[in-house]
Amino acid sequence: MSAPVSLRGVSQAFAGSRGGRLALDGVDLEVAAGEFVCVVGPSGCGKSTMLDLLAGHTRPARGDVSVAGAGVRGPGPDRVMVFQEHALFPWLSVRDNVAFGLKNAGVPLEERDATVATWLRKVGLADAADLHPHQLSGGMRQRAALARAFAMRPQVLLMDEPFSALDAPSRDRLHVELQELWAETGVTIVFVTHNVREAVALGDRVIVLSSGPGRIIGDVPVTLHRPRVVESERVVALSATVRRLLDAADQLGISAPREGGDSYVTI
Ligand SMILES: Nc1ncnc2c1ncn2[C@@H]1O[C@H](COP(=O)(O)OP(=O)(O)OP(=O)(O)O)[C@@H](O)[C@H]1O
Repeated sequence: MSAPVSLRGVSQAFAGSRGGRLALDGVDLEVAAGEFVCVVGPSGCGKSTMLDLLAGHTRPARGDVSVAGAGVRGPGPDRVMVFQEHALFPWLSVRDNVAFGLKNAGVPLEERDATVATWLRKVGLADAADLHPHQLSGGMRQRAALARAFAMRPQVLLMDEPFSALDAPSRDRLHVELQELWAETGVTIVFVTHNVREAVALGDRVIVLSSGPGRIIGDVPVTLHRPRVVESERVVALSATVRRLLDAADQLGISAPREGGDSYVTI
């Protein structure tokens, strides 16, 4: 139910007004099967670009992207993306939203219904199955998006700031619930956020990217007991360390660190 993820020497460029513009430069990242890795970095540093590459929505300009040892050539059911918003189809009920991917994958009706019911129960939406997205709170919408993602039994879950539009209490609850679902399923998670505390609260490791073009400037293991919450003293303390890495990179104008060089930090 989980797969390792690897980016080796990955660079990505987009056409700009004055020729090609690098969004990611020489990114090397290994994520073990079942690991929960968070990626932080300033706006525009290439976090979503990295997820798009893993999802197979785009191909790298240079380097290799692989999942479970096989090169990523396009989207696949082994990798599911969860976005900040606009994730649900407004014209479908919660139940049908969660069933959507399963139906497309040809899962028979009976099995589909059972899977949908299971995941709606796990995310606390059993009573909201017949509602439509506009009838849900932001937190409920993201719960439905999580149910839809987990119901597909992906090997890798790619999460792009999924909780950043939520109020703090909803976000805090979802942090705990996501950690529980992750522990239960063993799925590999790559979670992108610009919120350092969120990254430390959720991740086994926090990967720190420099401002664009994104390069890895830090790889911070988090060994604190789970489930963690953003307000915990230890999360706050470790977040300050990650914050300092980001600030130092900013002040030094770091844009070209290399592993082993002065600007690459492993804690
Ligand atoms: N399809 C595209 N075409 C052209 N430029 C792009 C495209 N996608 C991303 N970029 C550029 O690549 C850089 C990285 O963008 P990306 O969205 O990956 O950053 P990010 O770290 O996710 O930012 P944010 O935190 O603001 O969401 C930016 O300069 C962005 O403008």
